[in-house]
Amino acid sequence: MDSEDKTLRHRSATDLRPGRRDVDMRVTEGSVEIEVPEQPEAGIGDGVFYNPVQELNRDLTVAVLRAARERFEHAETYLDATAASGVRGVRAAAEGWDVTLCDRDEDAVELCRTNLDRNGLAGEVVNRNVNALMHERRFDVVDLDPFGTPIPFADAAVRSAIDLLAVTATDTAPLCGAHFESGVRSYSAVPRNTEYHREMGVRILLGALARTAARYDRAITPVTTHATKHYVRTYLALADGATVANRALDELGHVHHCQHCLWRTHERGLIADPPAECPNCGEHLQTAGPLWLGPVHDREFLERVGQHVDDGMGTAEEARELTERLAAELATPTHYDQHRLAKRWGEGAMAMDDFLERLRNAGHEASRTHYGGTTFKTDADVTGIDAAIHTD
Ligand SMILES: C[S@@+](CC[C@H](N)C(=O)[O-])C[C@H]1O[C@@H](n2cnc3c(N)ncnc32)[C@H](O)[C@@H]1O
Ligand SMILES: [Zn+2]
Repeated sequence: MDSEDKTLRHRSATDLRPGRRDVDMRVTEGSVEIEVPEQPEAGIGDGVFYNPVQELNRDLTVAVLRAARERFEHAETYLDATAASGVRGVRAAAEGWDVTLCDRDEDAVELCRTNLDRNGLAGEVVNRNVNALMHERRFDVVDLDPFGTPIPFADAAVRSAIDLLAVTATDTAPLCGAHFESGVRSYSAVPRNTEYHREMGVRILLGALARTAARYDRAITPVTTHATKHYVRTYLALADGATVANRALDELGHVHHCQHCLWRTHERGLIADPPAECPNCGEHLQTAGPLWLGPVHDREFLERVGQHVDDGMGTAEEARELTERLAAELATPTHYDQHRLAKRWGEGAMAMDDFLERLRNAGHEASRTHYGGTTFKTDADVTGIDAAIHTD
């Protein structure tokens, strides 16, 4: 189902209070029914925000919370830090979590309370700046889902979350380098606009969160990460100690990229040492970083997440497909797009399965990625890919 269909499905829900300025409607997600104000066309405006397009994000959150119970020692308390309608917190409460829903907006917290009550669920509702709350109290799981960049919440969140921190970032243009200065300001890193822009966003975000956690002697391990539609979502296991924090920082480094021939390399370390020119074509290289070069998933955890997607979820099919695709992705830090390469070679694209088979037949590792239908990962560089595809 595409986003347009989904919007219509939600819009056809029952109107509740036609007398109000924002006409409310009921939305069913997973096992809960919540009340939300009808959203203006752009999704943002007067009234409490609810984004039907993020149902996949929320379905996966529920599956992650189920998997977290099996993995983490502490798995009881959940903070929906920027709750809006409270849909995430209400769904977590329905899963048996001891939930706290926080929003600084008075209408939002009123709606959070209504939505917990409507479902007969217990939970704490807090009307505060969540940064103050997170500085004072700790929760087993903290879920950050703000508008735009999560960075204004990052310091408090990495301290407040005991075992797991879930983060959404919707500022994809700054993250991927399309809005360069804004990306530099938010993430204290240099993002570059490449053909693997969504993965650039993922790795710039993770790099910034790893450095934030390290300031408090904490280490992040990304256990599930996806860049879907117009947001990045990541789940970070947290561990304490200077040694593990140092090890997490060892996963940071830089990517050096040639915009001309698409050759790229990466190196770990906080000091960038790029080659003087592209060894493949002699053009200037662009450097991005510091960014996260390590794995963005824990495969075993991800497989459990996939198993915890259930048929009662509105996006079950999409969520299962996504977790399978994520679990099969190679851990290399950048991906390629077959269409971009084919254009450079002056050829038409071929079926992805044939393309990947040629790479494997030439002795390379190769996988699809979730970043797009024609994207792939491999341990071959651009010349190796060229040689593997053009064998005759
Ligand atoms: C994108 S909406 C949350 C959507 C919701 N999590 C969902 O899944 O539908 C962001 C919410 O964060 C709230 N917010 C922004 N800054 C805040 C802060 N400093 N403290 C608490 N809430 C905040 C806004 O009022 C808004 O309701
Ligand atoms: Zn080059």
